[in-house]
Amino acid sequence: MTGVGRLVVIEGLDGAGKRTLADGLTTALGAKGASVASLAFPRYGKSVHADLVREALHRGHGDLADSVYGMAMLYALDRSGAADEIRALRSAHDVVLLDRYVASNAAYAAARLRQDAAGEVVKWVWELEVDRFGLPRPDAHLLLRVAPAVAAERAERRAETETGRERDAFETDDGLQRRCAAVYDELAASGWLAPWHVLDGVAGVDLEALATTLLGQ
Ligand SMILES: Nc1ncnc2c1ncn2[C@@H]1O[C@H](COP(=O)(O)OP(=O)(O)O)[C@@H](O)[C@H]1O
Ligand SMILES: Cc1cn([C@H]2C[C@H](O)[C@@H](COP(=O)(O)OP(=O)(O)O)O2)c(=O)[nH]c1=O
Repeated sequence: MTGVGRLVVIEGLDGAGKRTLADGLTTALGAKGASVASLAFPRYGKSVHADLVREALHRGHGDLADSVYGMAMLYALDRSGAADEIRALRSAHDVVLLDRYVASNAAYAAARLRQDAAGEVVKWVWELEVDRFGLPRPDAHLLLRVAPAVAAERAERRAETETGRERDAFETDDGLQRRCAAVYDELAASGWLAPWHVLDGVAGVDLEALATTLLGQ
């Protein structure tokens, strides 16, 4: 198989199981003869903007972490620096899996603002990242849906067992995670930026069937 170059984005709450799904899907797609590349955002350790995000989430940096538009800009700049890499991966692989992408910015920024300001920031994220930064539009989103309490429990367990995975200011904000889950549902229902497949992250995902769907799409 060559030249398909599907851009498939995995979205969901912190601790939903996105990285685990990316690993499983890589194996399932590989078993079907597809070559798969993956990239996770923020690109901690690989981009100055991502490292500034991590520092802000863990250490504050004055009021930077409180600035919804400021933080969204840093995430967007991190992705903008990866645009060429995404295009190169796409031309060399059948599927490029992205663990978080533009929709993460829309979901988290909207969840952090009052409801009457949420629509505006979602629109701004699209205009900034797609129209101005020229980031490629994905072919599909996979929304890994789990109840916020389940995601929090998984993130907590992961933080206890893995070094360097301490929970950050967003992850430990239960209200934010609940609002974020609601925004994700709205983005999926409206087909924001690309079609969305909603997956039940508790019942478990049929990886073989999902791989077939993604390659056939
Ligand atoms: N389907 C699942 N059932 C139970 N635990 C899971 C499942 N998927 C992932 N986990 C566990 O939950 C934690 C968070 O998963 P991870 O893939 O790192 O989430 P994310 O990338 O969405 O933050 C990890 O410890 C992982 O082993
Ligand atoms: C990629 C991205 C993440 N985020 C948020 C979601 C998470 O709460 C936080 C960190 O991302 P996360 O995926 O949790 O990184 P890691 O699991 O490696 O710590 O940033 C945005 O608000 N906008 C974005 O564009």
